[in-house]
Amino acid sequence: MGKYQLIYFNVRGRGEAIRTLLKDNGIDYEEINCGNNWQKEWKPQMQFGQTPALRDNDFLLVQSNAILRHLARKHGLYGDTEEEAALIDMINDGVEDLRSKYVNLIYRNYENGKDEYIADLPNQLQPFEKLLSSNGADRSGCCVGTKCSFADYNLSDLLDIHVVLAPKCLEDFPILKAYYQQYLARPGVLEYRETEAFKQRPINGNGKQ
Ligand SMILES: N[C@@H](CCC(=O)N[C@@H](CSC(=S)NCCc1ccccc1)C(=O)NCC(=O)O)C(=O)O
Repeated sequence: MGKYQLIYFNVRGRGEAIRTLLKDNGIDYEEINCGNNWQKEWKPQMQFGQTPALRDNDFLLVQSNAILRHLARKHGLYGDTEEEAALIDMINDGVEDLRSKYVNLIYRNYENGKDEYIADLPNQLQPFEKLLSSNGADRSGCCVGTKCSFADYNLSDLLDIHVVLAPKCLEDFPILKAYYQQYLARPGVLEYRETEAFKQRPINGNGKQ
């Protein structure tokens, strides 16, 4: 099998959970920055005219959550039972809901919407605090069961970008805070976050965070 290729812009955005999953699990991949010739060379190749995309040999997959699920199925990151897989899907869909709100704030309403978004953030984080409190995620670092899943990389990246936007946003959520610290302490995550590639990469494409 050839190496995976991750085709995305040089931003964290919808690619960072994928990158961190690959790095933390020792899965080799090639990073392709499509920003240089996006409109003419890359956009036409993409099924929805968007990126990120994962090339798996001759297989080209777009949609960030489909990419996460594809890698999870191939690399044992989708729980141990059907129920666990369903809960992982549920949490990942909840992550997508909040990520979509965040993307809208960053790209369409930052100046006028930031204060209101941050004021409402506790309401958005509370469901995750409650979900993770039921299975010891603060100690295991896993949102479902006892093995990390693709949803952990997506949820942890979501928490990461919100801690940048609102540094105190986890102060009233001890489970989420401990879970996030567990993620940051994972050897593979720690090593990746110390690389220049990670440190120099902007969170979003418009310089807002
Ligand atoms: N549902 C998709 C969404 C993918 C997506 O929005 N990709 C953006 C980049 S990722 C992202 S979060 N972009 C932020 C919003 C944005 C959209 C379009 C241009 C610039 C910024 C993109 O390809 N933009 C270029 C284009 O559409 O021509 C997914 O989850 O992968």
